[in-house]
Amino acid sequence: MMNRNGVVTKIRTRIRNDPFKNNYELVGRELGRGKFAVVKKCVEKTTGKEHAAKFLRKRRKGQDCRSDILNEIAVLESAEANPYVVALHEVYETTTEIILVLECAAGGEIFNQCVADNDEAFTEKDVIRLARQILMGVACLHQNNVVHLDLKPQNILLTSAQPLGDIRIVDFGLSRRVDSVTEVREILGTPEYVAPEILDYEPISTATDMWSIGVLTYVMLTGESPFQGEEKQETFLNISQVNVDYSQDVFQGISDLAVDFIQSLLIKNPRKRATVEQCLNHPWLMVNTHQHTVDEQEASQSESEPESPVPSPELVVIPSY
Ligand SMILES: Cc1cnc(Nc2ccc(CC#N)cc2)nc1Nc1cc(C2CC2)[nH]n1
Repeated sequence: MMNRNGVVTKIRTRIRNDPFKNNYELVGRELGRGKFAVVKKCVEKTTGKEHAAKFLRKRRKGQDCRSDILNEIAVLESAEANPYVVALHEVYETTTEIILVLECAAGGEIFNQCVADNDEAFTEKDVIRLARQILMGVACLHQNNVVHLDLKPQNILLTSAQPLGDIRIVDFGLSRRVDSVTEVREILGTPEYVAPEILDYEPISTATDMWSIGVLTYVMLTGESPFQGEEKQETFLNISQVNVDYSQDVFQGISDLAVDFIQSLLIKNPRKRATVEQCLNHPWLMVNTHQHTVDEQEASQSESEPESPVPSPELVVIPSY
């Protein structure tokens, strides 16, 4: 099966043709909605377990996009061992849709806490822990030669909001497999979070995700979106010129190490940007964010967090489609 990257997509997951509603009950409100997808909470009848059902339309603007959906499934499968990438449970297909039954992250989008007022907003210690988890999830993707290309607060979910739980990276609808052979030049992502190379129609690479992580970290720490302008064009100009406010007004009470971490990522030249591996070794993330004793910390880390991060591939570009 060839997808738009010209890459053969082989998936392991069985695609079921029996009716989704035989096995799941839809409950409550919609969780999310995109141009070609809607996400609803559902309960598995046999186990009573909550999941999130993502209904994806196979035909979009008159084109058959089934292979793009198989790409999303293949990317989820490639990261199934990583606790910080949302888990894929089952897949169903109807004549018009493919339904991904995914792990339910009950805490919702970190976006809500990013824009919350003081007492519900993240502390710097919260952000250090969440940033480390995001990086460990992205390290797994980059190690598997995958770039997400739409990392933003709306696509980072929490297992629990209060008390603050762990993150889950979601929505691989724009993700691509990387390839050192050819280049890709296409507009992707969400304006505030896209890297300069996308606006300048330059090759997209693993460094493109690292720019978005810099924007994400800025938003989690300050509640402000560094490049947002009144109009899309102003936002694009701010990105292209890397117009970022690192003043004390915005970063009051935030450590210099945090600013240094963000500045290592919001760099126009992708080759000069920190890799996921370098970020995981940045001194800002070396702070002890556990409330427990060191012993409990070591025990909890060996259980809940993956082995020390895998080296991410050097900067690679991804194929044209
Ligand atoms: C409580 C909740 C609240 N809000 C969202 N928003 C949301 C954000 C991005 C996307 C885009 C996607 N994909 C879909 C929904 N997801 C939630 N739980 C989910 C959602 C999911 C899986 C990812 C769908 N598991 N648990």
